[in-house]
Amino acid sequence: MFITFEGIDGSGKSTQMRHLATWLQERGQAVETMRDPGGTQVAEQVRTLLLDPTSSLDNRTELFLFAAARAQLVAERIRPALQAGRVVLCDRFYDSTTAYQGGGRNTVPRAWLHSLHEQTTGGLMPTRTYLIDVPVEEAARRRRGESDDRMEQEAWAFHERVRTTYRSLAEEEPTRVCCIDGTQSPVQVQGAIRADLKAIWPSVGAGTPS
Ligand SMILES: Nc1ncnc2c1ncn2[C@@H]1O[C@H](COP(=O)(O)OP(=O)(O)O)[C@@H](O)[C@H]1O
Ligand SMILES: Cc1cn([C@H]2C[C@H](O)[C@@H](COP(=O)(O)OP(=O)(O)O)O2)c(=O)[nH]c1=O
Repeated sequence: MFITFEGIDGSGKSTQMRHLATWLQERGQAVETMRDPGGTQVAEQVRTLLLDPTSSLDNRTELFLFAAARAQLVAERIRPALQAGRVVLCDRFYDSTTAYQGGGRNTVPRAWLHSLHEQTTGGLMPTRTYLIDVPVEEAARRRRGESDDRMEQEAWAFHERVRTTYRSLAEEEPTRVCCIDGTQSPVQVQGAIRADLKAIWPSVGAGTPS
């Protein structure tokens, strides 16, 4: 089972991935957690380059670096873990490219992104994606107490486009993308995720905590 967590920066993805990993491990599941970009030595080096504020990357350079990091993560970690029967939880995946490089930057058409994903990962997609949806201002507050007047107007509009793109993904792919109201408390978000997972994977819900 391949499960991903998506949402704008500061929406609560990492928090929920950690909680779900613990919940699954308590029920006897072998779980591997990872993040995109990152998760392997090479992919983490690419991540450092991507997230370095002094890297003045062209939009296409950025896109190809995200795709390269993901290709390595899929080949080196995700596919082997899935073939070994482990549950893979990943903090972000291809949907982030659609939302950020597609909707946010509007660099290239969606079909082009999809083709790049096919070429670099064989088109691997998660079984289930949890989209933790929060308003931009709420995510900004959570990130580091940034209030809305500190975020540049341009960054604000960018994150609004990212959020809108994520929400349209949930509408286009309701059997894969589960949109969860991230403005609830962490415990309530956790409960919504567990309820959804039990519905699509009844045996995991039946497992008793060890
Ligand atoms: N449901 C929530 N309500 C309020 N704060 C939250 C919630 N979920 C996470 N947070 C807090 O918001 C911040 C960002 O959470 P994090 O999980 O790192 O988000 P992301 O991985 O999406 O950037 C952290 O300080 C975290 O404790
Ligand atoms: C995976 C991925 C991430 N990103 C962006 C989203 C984030 O701003 C950044 C990844 O950093 P991350 O640590 O995921 O940010 P946060 O924890 O705040 O959500 O890279 C893309 O633009 N495209 C992608 O394909």
